Amino acid sequence: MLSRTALASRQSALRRSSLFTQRFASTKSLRETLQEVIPAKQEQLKKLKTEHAQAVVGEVENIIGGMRGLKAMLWDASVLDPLEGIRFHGLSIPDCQKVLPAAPGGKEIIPESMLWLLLTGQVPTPEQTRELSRELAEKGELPKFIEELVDSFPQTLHPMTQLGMAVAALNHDSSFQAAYEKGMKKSEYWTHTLEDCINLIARLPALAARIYRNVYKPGNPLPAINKDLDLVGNYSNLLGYGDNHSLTEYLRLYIALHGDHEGGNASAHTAHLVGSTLSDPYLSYSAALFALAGPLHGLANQEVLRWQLAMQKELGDNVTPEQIKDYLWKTLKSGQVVPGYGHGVLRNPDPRFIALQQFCDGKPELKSSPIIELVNKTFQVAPDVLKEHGKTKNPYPNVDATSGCVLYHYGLTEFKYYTVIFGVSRGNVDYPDVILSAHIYFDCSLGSFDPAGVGTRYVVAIDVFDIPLNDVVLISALGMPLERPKSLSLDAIEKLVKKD
Ligand SMILES: CC(=O)SCCNC(=O)CCNC(=O)[C@H](O)C(C)(C)COP(=O)(O)OP(=O)(O)OC[C@H]1O[C@@H](n2cnc3c(N)ncnc32)[C@H](O)[C@@H]1OP(=O)(O)O
Ligand SMILES: O=C([O-])CC(=O)C(=O)O
Repeated sequence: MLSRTALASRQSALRRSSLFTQRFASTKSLRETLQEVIPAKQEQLKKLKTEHAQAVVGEVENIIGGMRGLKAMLWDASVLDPLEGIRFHGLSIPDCQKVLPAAPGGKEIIPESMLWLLLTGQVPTPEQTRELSRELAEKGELPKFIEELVDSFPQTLHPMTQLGMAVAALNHDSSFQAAYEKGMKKSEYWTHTLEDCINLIARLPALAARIYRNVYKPGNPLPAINKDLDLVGNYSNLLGYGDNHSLTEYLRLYIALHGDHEGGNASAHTAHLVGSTLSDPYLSYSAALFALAGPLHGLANQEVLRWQLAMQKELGDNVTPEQIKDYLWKTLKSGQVVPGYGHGVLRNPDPRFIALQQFCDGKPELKSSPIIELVNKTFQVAPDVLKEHGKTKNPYPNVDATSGCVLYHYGLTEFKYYTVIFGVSRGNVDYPDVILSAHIYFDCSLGSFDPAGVGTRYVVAIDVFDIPLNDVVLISALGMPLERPKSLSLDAIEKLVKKD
């Protein structure tokens, strides 16, 4: 007889396998698929609001702790479990690796298939993925004024600053903004948003590669976009690594996996907030890129490499676990964080880190690479040191602990560029979803003070909308309110706490 746990796990596997088959979409295009999916989502939302508008979904125990654990956003595409990691519409990373189409001749997930899954909740067929790749390639050229803008930046300007500025300027051609000026109806928001997102994603390889060329390889020619290649195939080609199949495959996996990490991470949340003001997708994504550019968030991948290389320089080859331990303590005692370790939500090694490590395990050249070896050795030692240090709630590696080191091994050694690749990823899969969600859904916001609570506890209810419910449904079949939570001064918090 099966134990309860084994039974539950078998049932869940069965459910998932039937989900896979149900989720394989038809021959429809992305737009046609969304035309079907969105009304069902609207209906689901409407029902939720009608039947459960007063439901309490959580409490806030303190508001000076970075809002950890506060359930305050709707985000449909992915959910992050502290122990298990991310699931995209219910699919774990290994699930996605099994079912999401790869590029012709490749094995790794491509961002186009992840984008399709995140937007529609369905697994695309290889043909649907190819069709999307082709559309992106056809729209991939940069407008002349953007090329001139990027070429005018000083080489010393950080690549992330360049990317954010150029993405913002792309809103010159925003379909959403133009339609808004003409008085578009709320029910039309999502179609213009989708057009902007597709155009933006399509242009990211040429934009990000131009920044790379200008900063690191000035004078090198940039090849034309190949209409038969997938998005990352073109990106790799434009960066000058198109002949390196392993690096191109790694970039496909990297960019597919980095796209979405539920809604509360700093970059996604920024896009969500900015998008809620009906700023167009270019501006929302540009804002998000500047959140990603911080060292506690996306810039950590650059910092990891800097840190690991400094360790390598100081300790030389054949380092022992003892030496790494001492180096970790030196970092911690100097008051710095260990980059690539810890997480705001995760309490286990990040499954994205594991997936990238597995990629390395499958490549003999990576297995024996000194920098990857150092990452592995650090992983053996760091969790115990961080546990002993006793501060971080999560002593395990996050995705940034390894992502840049593989790029470094393959010769893409300019580590100030690494967060741009992360940024391209967030654009590929996250922001379209953010913006679409923003226009499809509603938000939860801080509700009334719970007098029975302890300290600065707040009841989070889903009845606090800026606009009356019926109005939301009527005037914005696809709308959500401007995001605007309440803030409190220190004095006000003290007053609340002391009242208890
Ligand atoms: C894609 C991504 O964004 S993944 C994250 C990438 N960032 C990094 O790798 C940078 C290193 N890590 C960190 O700084 C943190 O772990 C964060 C920012 C990711 C999460 O921060 P938090 O949720 O506040 O972590 P946590 O609650 O565990 O922090 C508690 C204490 O441990 C410290 N701590 C957390 N992680 C680390 C670390 N890797 N090294 C040293 N100290 C750490 C915090 O600075 C904090 O110290 P304080 O009490 O003196 O302020
Ligand atoms: O979830 C987070 O807070 C940070 C993170 O790993 C990501 O955004 O990919």
